[in-house]
Amino acid sequence: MSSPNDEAAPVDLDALRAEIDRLDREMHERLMQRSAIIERLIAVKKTSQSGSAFRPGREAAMMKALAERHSGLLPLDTVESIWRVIIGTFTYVQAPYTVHADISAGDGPMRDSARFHFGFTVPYQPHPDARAVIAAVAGGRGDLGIFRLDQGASAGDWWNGLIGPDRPKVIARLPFIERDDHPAGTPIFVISKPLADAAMRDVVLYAARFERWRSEAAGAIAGAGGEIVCTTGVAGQLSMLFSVPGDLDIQALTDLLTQAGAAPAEIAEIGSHAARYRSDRG
Ligand SMILES: C=C(O[C@@H]1C=C(C(=O)O)C=C[C@H]1O)C(=O)O
Repeated sequence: MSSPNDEAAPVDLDALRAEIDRLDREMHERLMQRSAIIERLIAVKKTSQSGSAFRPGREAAMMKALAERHSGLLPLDTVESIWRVIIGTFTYVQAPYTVHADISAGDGPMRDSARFHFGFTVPYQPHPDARAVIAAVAGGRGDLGIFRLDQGASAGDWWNGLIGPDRPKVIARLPFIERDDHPAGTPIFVISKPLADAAMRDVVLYAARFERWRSEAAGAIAGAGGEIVCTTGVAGQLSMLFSVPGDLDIQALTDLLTQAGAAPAEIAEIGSHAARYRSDRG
């Protein structure tokens, strides 16, 4: 239907709107076709045994491909959020899950991140601190937990709850497409129960304690391509969460730190994720 303002070119406008209606029907049809594949995916991935359908490496690769092929007027923010909702929701349809969020540094950014990356169909459950989130994920079947990386020393060494073979582990770092001015750009870690064969190991995360720290050790981590994520003092020791590339094994890492004058008193892997990806095309 035409409105009074449209009268300059009614025929063209009707034709354009007909084209938009056709594209909308087609997009909806394609989404329904996409959902029809889910039952076969559940069977192939044996999702009902593991209780979890997440394939974080596949998701990272899909989001990178999306950013690389995107062009035109539609903002990357918009396509990224649409695909995050599609992927998060399709994963939910394969095996329902809740996103548990640590809101100790505020609910707003966590809720924005959860909604941007997982959509509104997936339930969002706020918790007062990291310990409660880790307990909820450990006690659930295929649930996820989210924490912000920039928590500051006052949050304590919350990552200790991830140490141990059966404890939840970091499976992703979000956003997958990093850029300045990202609309939900708070850097977050996603945890789940260990994903036996589905974990991505481009970047591996370690929790370590040091009786003595040296700036040379920070240089050694950076020199190896790693990153110190959070540090806090605990009982006279320095407790640290840091990442290094996955091809550096724990022995080589320990040797590297020891040579730099900071032999770890304890060191344990607490998860891993896909290589970070930055796009400046936002
Ligand atoms: C569909 C899959 O499962 C999940 C959902 C995806 C999607 O909807 O595209 C992608 C990765 C998985 O986290 C899959 O494994 O391919």
